[in-house]
Amino acid sequence: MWFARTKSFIGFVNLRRGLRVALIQMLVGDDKSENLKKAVKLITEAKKENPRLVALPECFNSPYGTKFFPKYAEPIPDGETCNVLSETAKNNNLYLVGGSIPEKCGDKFYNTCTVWSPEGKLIGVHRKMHLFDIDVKGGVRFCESDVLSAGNKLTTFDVDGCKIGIGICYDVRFSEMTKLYRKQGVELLMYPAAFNPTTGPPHWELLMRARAVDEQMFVAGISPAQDPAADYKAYGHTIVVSPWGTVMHQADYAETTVVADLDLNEVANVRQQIPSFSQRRTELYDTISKSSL
Ligand SMILES: NC(=O)CCC(=O)C(=O)O
Repeated sequence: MWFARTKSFIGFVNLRRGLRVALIQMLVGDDKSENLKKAVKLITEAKKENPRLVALPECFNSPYGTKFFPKYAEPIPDGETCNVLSETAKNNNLYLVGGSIPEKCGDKFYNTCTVWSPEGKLIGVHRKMHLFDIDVKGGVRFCESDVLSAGNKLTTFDVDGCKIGIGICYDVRFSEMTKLYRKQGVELLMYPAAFNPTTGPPHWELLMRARAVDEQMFVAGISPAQDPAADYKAYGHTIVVSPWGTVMHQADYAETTVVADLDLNEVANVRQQIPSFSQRRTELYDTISKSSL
Protein backbone atom coordinates (compact mmCIF):
# COMPACT_ATOMS: atom_id res chain seq x y z
CA MET A 1 0.00 0.00 0.00
CA TRP A 2 2.73 2.40 1.09
CA PHE A 3 4.75 1.30 -1.94
CA ALA A 4 1.78 1.78 -4.27
CA ARG A 5 1.20 5.31 -2.94
CA THR A 6 4.86 6.20 -3.15
CA LYS A 7 5.04 4.80 -6.65
CA SER A 8 2.05 6.80 -7.80
CA PHE A 9 3.47 9.89 -6.10
CA ILE A 10 6.77 9.38 -7.91
CA GLY A 11 4.84 8.77 -11.11
CA PHE A 12 2.98 12.02 -10.57
CA VAL A 13 6.22 13.91 -9.94
CA ASN A 14 7.75 12.42 -13.09
CA LEU A 15 4.71 13.35 -15.14
CA ARG A 16 4.88 17.06 -14.43
CA ARG A 17 7.87 18.61 -16.15
CA GLY A 18 7.79 22.37 -16.12
CA LEU A 19 10.22 25.23 -16.64
CA ARG A 20 9.58 28.90 -15.87
CA VAL A 21 11.62 31.29 -18.00
CA ALA A 22 11.95 35.08 -17.93
CA LEU A 23 12.96 36.79 -21.18
CA ILE A 24 14.28 40.31 -20.78
CA GLN A 25 13.50 42.71 -23.62
CA MET A 26 16.01 45.32 -22.54
CA LEU A 27 16.57 48.80 -23.98
CA VAL A 28 20.25 48.88 -24.93
CA GLY A 29 22.17 52.17 -25.07
CA ASP A 30 25.68 53.19 -26.02
CA ASP A 31 27.15 53.24 -22.50
CA LYS A 32 28.48 49.76 -21.74
CA SER A 33 28.52 50.08 -17.94
CA GLU A 34 24.97 51.47 -17.97
CA ASN A 35 23.90 48.47 -20.08
CA LEU A 36 25.48 46.09 -17.59
CA LYS A 37 23.85 47.87 -14.63
CA LYS A 38 20.50 47.75 -16.40
CA ALA A 39 20.87 44.02 -17.13
CA VAL A 40 21.64 43.29 -13.46
CA LYS A 41 18.66 45.38 -12.34
CA LEU A 42 16.24 43.71 -14.74
CA ILE A 43 17.47 40.20 -13.90
CA THR A 44 17.15 40.93 -10.18
CA GLU A 45 13.60 42.24 -10.71
CA ALA A 46 12.72 39.21 -12.83
CA LYS A 47 13.88 36.93 -9.99
CA LYS A 48 10.77 38.01 -8.04
CA GLU A 49 8.74 35.91 -10.48
CA ASN A 50 10.84 32.89 -9.50
CA PRO A 51 12.09 31.81 -12.93
CA ARG A 52 14.59 28.94 -13.19
CA LEU A 53 16.17 30.50 -16.27
CA VAL A 54 16.52 34.12 -17.40
CA ALA A 55 17.65 35.28 -20.86
CA LEU A 56 18.97 38.56 -22.24
CA PRO A 57 18.84 39.76 -25.88
CA GLU A 58 21.43 39.77 -28.65
CA CYS A 59 24.17 42.37 -28.22
CA PHE A 60 22.94 43.57 -24.82
CA ASN A 61 26.11 45.38 -23.74
CA SER A 62 26.68 47.28 -27.00
CA PRO A 63 24.65 49.00 -29.71
CA TYR A 64 24.09 46.59 -32.61
CA GLY A 65 26.33 47.72 -35.47
CA THR A 66 29.62 46.67 -37.07
CA LYS A 67 31.25 49.99 -36.18
CA PHE A 68 30.58 49.28 -32.49
CA PHE A 69 31.71 45.65 -32.26
CA PRO A 70 35.51 46.12 -32.02
CA LYS A 71 35.12 48.93 -29.46
CA TYR A 72 32.76 46.98 -27.17
CA ALA A 73 34.32 43.54 -27.68
CA GLU A 74 35.71 41.59 -24.71
CA PRO A 75 37.48 38.29 -24.20
CA ILE A 76 35.38 35.38 -22.95
CA PRO A 77 35.37 34.41 -20.10
CA ASP A 78 37.89 36.96 -18.80
CA GLY A 79 36.03 40.19 -19.55
CA GLU A 80 33.97 42.64 -17.52
CA THR A 81 30.65 41.44 -18.95
CA CYS A 82 31.32 37.78 -18.16
CA ASN A 83 32.22 38.71 -14.58
CA VAL A 84 28.93 40.57 -14.20
CA LEU A 85 26.91 37.73 -15.73
CA SER A 86 28.57 35.09 -13.55
CA GLU A 87 27.98 37.12 -10.37
CA THR A 88 24.39 37.90 -11.29
CA ALA A 89 23.53 34.25 -12.02
CA LYS A 90 25.07 33.28 -8.68
CA ASN A 91 23.53 36.08 -6.62
CA ASN A 92 20.08 35.24 -7.97
CA ASN A 93 20.59 31.46 -8.00
CA LEU A 94 19.36 30.96 -11.56
CA TYR A 95 20.46 29.80 -15.00
CA LEU A 96 21.33 32.76 -17.19
CA VAL A 97 21.49 32.90 -20.98
CA GLY A 98 23.63 36.00 -21.36
CA GLY A 99 22.16 37.24 -24.63
CA SER A 100 25.16 37.92 -26.80
CA ILE A 101 28.14 40.26 -26.77
CA PRO A 102 30.86 41.11 -29.25
CA GLU A 103 33.70 38.75 -28.35
CA LYS A 104 37.39 39.39 -29.05
CA CYS A 105 39.58 36.29 -29.43
CA GLY A 106 43.07 36.90 -30.80
CA ASP A 107 42.61 39.11 -33.85
CA LYS A 108 39.05 37.87 -34.48
CA PHE A 109 35.64 39.06 -33.36
CA TYR A 110 32.52 36.94 -32.83
CA ASN A 111 28.90 37.51 -31.83
CA THR A 112 28.80 35.23 -28.80
CA CYS A 113 26.30 33.98 -26.24
CA THR A 114 27.45 32.74 -22.85
CA VAL A 115 25.37 30.56 -20.51
CA TRP A 116 25.81 30.53 -16.71
CA SER A 117 24.76 28.08 -14.00
CA PRO A 118 23.18 29.13 -10.66
CA GLU A 119 26.66 28.68 -9.16
CA GLY A 120 28.02 31.26 -11.59
CA LYS A 121 29.88 28.70 -13.73
CA LEU A 122 30.19 29.09 -17.48
CA ILE A 123 28.28 26.13 -18.97
CA GLY A 124 27.92 27.17 -22.61
CA VAL A 125 29.52 29.40 -25.25
CA HIS A 126 27.78 29.83 -28.60
CA ARG A 127 29.32 31.84 -31.43
CA LYS A 128 26.74 32.94 -34.03
CA MET A 129 27.03 30.38 -36.84
CA HIS A 130 25.32 32.28 -39.65
CA LEU A 131 26.43 35.87 -40.06
CA PHE A 132 23.78 38.48 -40.83
CA ASP A 133 24.74 39.66 -44.31
CA ILE A 134 21.69 40.95 -46.16
CA ASP A 135 20.77 43.80 -48.48
CA VAL A 136 17.06 44.47 -48.82
CA LYS A 137 16.49 47.30 -51.32
CA GLY A 138 14.84 50.25 -49.60
CA GLY A 139 15.05 48.38 -46.30
CA VAL A 140 17.85 47.03 -44.20
CA ARG A 141 21.46 46.46 -45.27
CA PHE A 142 23.82 44.81 -42.81
CA CYS A 143 27.10 42.96 -43.20
CA GLU A 144 28.29 41.31 -39.99
CA SER A 145 31.06 39.54 -41.92
CA ASP A 146 32.78 42.92 -42.48
CA VAL A 147 33.94 42.53 -38.87
CA LEU A 148 32.82 39.22 -37.40
CA SER A 149 33.87 35.61 -37.92
CA ALA A 150 31.33 32.79 -37.73
CA GLY A 151 31.19 30.07 -35.10
CA ASN A 152 31.19 26.39 -36.06
CA LYS A 153 29.55 24.59 -33.17
CA LEU A 154 26.13 23.85 -31.74
CA THR A 155 25.65 24.62 -28.05
CA THR A 156 23.40 22.79 -25.62
CA PHE A 157 23.03 22.74 -21.86
CA ASP A 158 20.74 21.04 -19.38
CA VAL A 159 18.31 22.57 -16.89
CA ASP A 160 16.62 20.01 -14.63
CA GLY A 161 16.54 17.40 -17.39
CA CYS A 162 15.46 19.79 -20.16
CA LYS A 163 18.01 20.05 -22.97
CA ILE A 164 18.24 23.59 -24.29
CA GLY A 165 19.88 24.69 -27.55
CA ILE A 166 21.21 28.12 -28.48
CA GLY A 167 21.11 30.02 -31.77
CA ILE A 168 21.68 33.73 -32.35
CA CYS A 169 19.19 35.74 -34.41
CA TYR A 170 19.95 35.09 -38.12
CA ASP A 171 20.65 31.44 -37.12
CA VAL A 172 16.85 31.05 -36.90
CA ARG A 173 16.61 31.14 -40.72
CA PHE A 174 18.55 27.87 -41.02
CA SER A 175 16.29 24.89 -40.44
CA GLU A 176 19.21 22.46 -40.87
CA MET A 177 20.64 23.77 -37.61
CA THR A 178 17.37 23.24 -35.75
CA LYS A 179 17.14 19.70 -37.14
CA LEU A 180 20.56 18.94 -35.65
CA TYR A 181 19.37 20.25 -32.30
CA ARG A 182 16.31 18.01 -32.51
CA LYS A 183 18.58 15.05 -33.18
CA GLN A 184 20.50 15.95 -30.02
CA GLY A 185 17.31 15.84 -27.93
CA VAL A 186 16.68 19.57 -27.52
CA GLU A 187 13.25 20.55 -26.17
CA LEU A 188 13.70 24.32 -25.96
CA LEU A 189 15.57 26.47 -28.45
CA MET A 190 16.56 29.99 -27.39
CA TYR A 191 17.51 32.74 -29.84
CA PRO A 192 18.89 35.99 -28.43
CA ALA A 193 18.03 38.12 -31.46
CA ALA A 194 17.63 41.61 -32.91
CA PHE A 195 15.44 41.67 -35.99
CA ASN A 196 14.56 45.07 -37.49
CA PRO A 197 11.56 46.98 -38.88
CA THR A 198 12.11 45.58 -42.42
CA THR A 199 12.32 41.84 -41.72
CA GLY A 200 10.65 41.80 -38.29
CA PRO A 201 6.99 42.25 -39.30
CA PRO A 202 6.95 39.68 -42.13
CA HIS A 203 9.43 37.11 -40.80
CA TRP A 204 10.04 37.20 -37.01
CA GLU A 205 6.97 35.37 -35.74
CA LEU A 206 6.77 33.21 -38.87
CA LEU A 207 10.33 31.90 -38.43
CA MET A 208 9.99 31.27 -34.69
CA ARG A 209 6.75 29.36 -35.29
CA ALA A 210 8.23 27.48 -38.26
CA ARG A 211 11.17 26.23 -36.21
CA ALA A 212 8.81 25.25 -33.35
CA VAL A 213 6.48 23.31 -35.67
CA ASP A 214 9.30 21.74 -37.74
CA GLU A 215 11.07 20.31 -34.74
CA GLN A 216 8.20 20.15 -32.24
CA MET A 217 9.96 22.08 -29.50
CA PHE A 218 9.53 25.30 -27.54
CA VAL A 219 11.20 28.27 -29.22
CA ALA A 220 12.00 31.61 -27.57
CA GLY A 221 13.28 34.76 -29.31
CA ILE A 222 14.68 37.44 -27.02
CA SER A 223 15.08 40.89 -28.56
CA PRO A 224 16.28 44.26 -27.30
CA ALA A 225 13.52 46.87 -26.92
CA GLN A 226 13.30 49.33 -29.81
CA ASP A 227 15.26 52.56 -29.43
CA PRO A 228 13.80 54.98 -32.00
CA ALA A 229 17.07 57.00 -31.87
CA ALA A 230 19.39 54.07 -32.64
CA ASP A 231 21.03 53.57 -36.07
CA TYR A 232 19.77 49.98 -36.09
CA LYS A 233 16.26 49.78 -34.69
CA ALA A 234 15.49 46.44 -33.07
CA TYR A 235 12.06 44.98 -33.77
CA GLY A 236 11.40 43.95 -30.14
CA HIS A 237 8.50 41.45 -29.99
CA THR A 238 10.23 38.98 -27.68
CA ILE A 239 8.32 35.77 -28.21
CA VAL A 240 7.66 32.27 -26.86
CA VAL A 241 6.16 29.59 -29.11
CA SER A 242 4.92 26.14 -28.05
CA PRO A 243 5.80 22.86 -29.81
CA TRP A 244 2.34 23.04 -31.41
CA GLY A 245 3.27 26.38 -33.00
CA THR A 246 1.08 28.50 -30.75
CA VAL A 247 2.41 31.93 -29.78
CA MET A 248 2.23 31.78 -25.98
CA HIS A 249 3.56 35.30 -25.33
CA GLN A 250 4.73 38.15 -27.53
CA ALA A 251 5.87 41.59 -26.38
CA ASP A 252 5.55 44.89 -28.23
CA TYR A 253 8.46 47.31 -28.84
CA ALA A 254 9.02 48.65 -25.30
CA GLU A 255 11.27 47.42 -22.52
CA THR A 256 9.58 44.57 -20.66
CA THR A 257 10.09 41.08 -19.27
CA VAL A 258 8.13 38.13 -20.61
CA VAL A 259 7.60 35.35 -18.08
CA ALA A 260 6.47 31.98 -19.45
CA ASP A 261 5.66 28.62 -17.89
CA LEU A 262 6.70 25.86 -20.27
CA ASP A 263 4.90 22.54 -19.85
CA LEU A 264 7.65 20.28 -21.13
CA ASN A 265 5.27 17.33 -21.43
CA GLU A 266 3.83 19.12 -24.43
CA VAL A 267 7.00 18.31 -26.38
CA ALA A 268 6.55 14.54 -26.03
CA ASN A 269 2.78 14.82 -26.56
CA VAL A 270 3.13 16.67 -29.87
CA ARG A 271 5.95 14.37 -31.04
CA GLN A 272 3.87 11.31 -30.22
CA GLN A 273 0.74 12.54 -31.99
CA ILE A 274 2.53 13.76 -35.13
CA PRO A 275 5.62 11.50 -35.44
CA SER A 276 7.04 13.36 -38.44
CA PHE A 277 10.63 13.02 -37.21
CA SER A 278 10.60 9.21 -37.55
CA GLN A 279 8.61 9.42 -40.80
CA ARG A 280 11.33 11.29 -42.69
CA ARG A 281 12.46 9.58 -45.92
CA THR A 282 16.12 10.37 -45.44
CA GLU A 283 17.18 7.61 -47.84
CA LEU A 284 15.26 9.42 -50.61
CA TYR A 285 16.47 12.90 -49.70
CA ASP A 286 20.08 11.72 -49.91
CA THR A 287 19.54 9.99 -53.27
CA ILE A 288 17.64 12.89 -54.80
CA SER A 289 20.09 15.52 -53.64
CA LYS A 290 23.08 13.50 -54.94
CA SER A 291 21.43 12.72 -58.30
CA SER A 292 20.49 16.34 -58.94
CA LEU A 293 24.06 17.63 -58.44
N1 LIG B 1 20.89 40.33 -35.81
C1 LIG B 1 20.47 39.57 -36.79
O1 LIG B 1 21.02 38.52 -37.08
C2 LIG B 1 19.27 40.08 -37.51
C3 LIG B 1 18.58 39.01 -38.34
C4 LIG B 1 17.43 39.57 -39.09
O2 LIG B 1 16.98 40.67 -38.87
C5 LIG B 1 16.84 38.73 -40.12
O3 LIG B 1 15.95 39.24 -40.82
O4 LIG B 1 17.20 37.56 -40.26
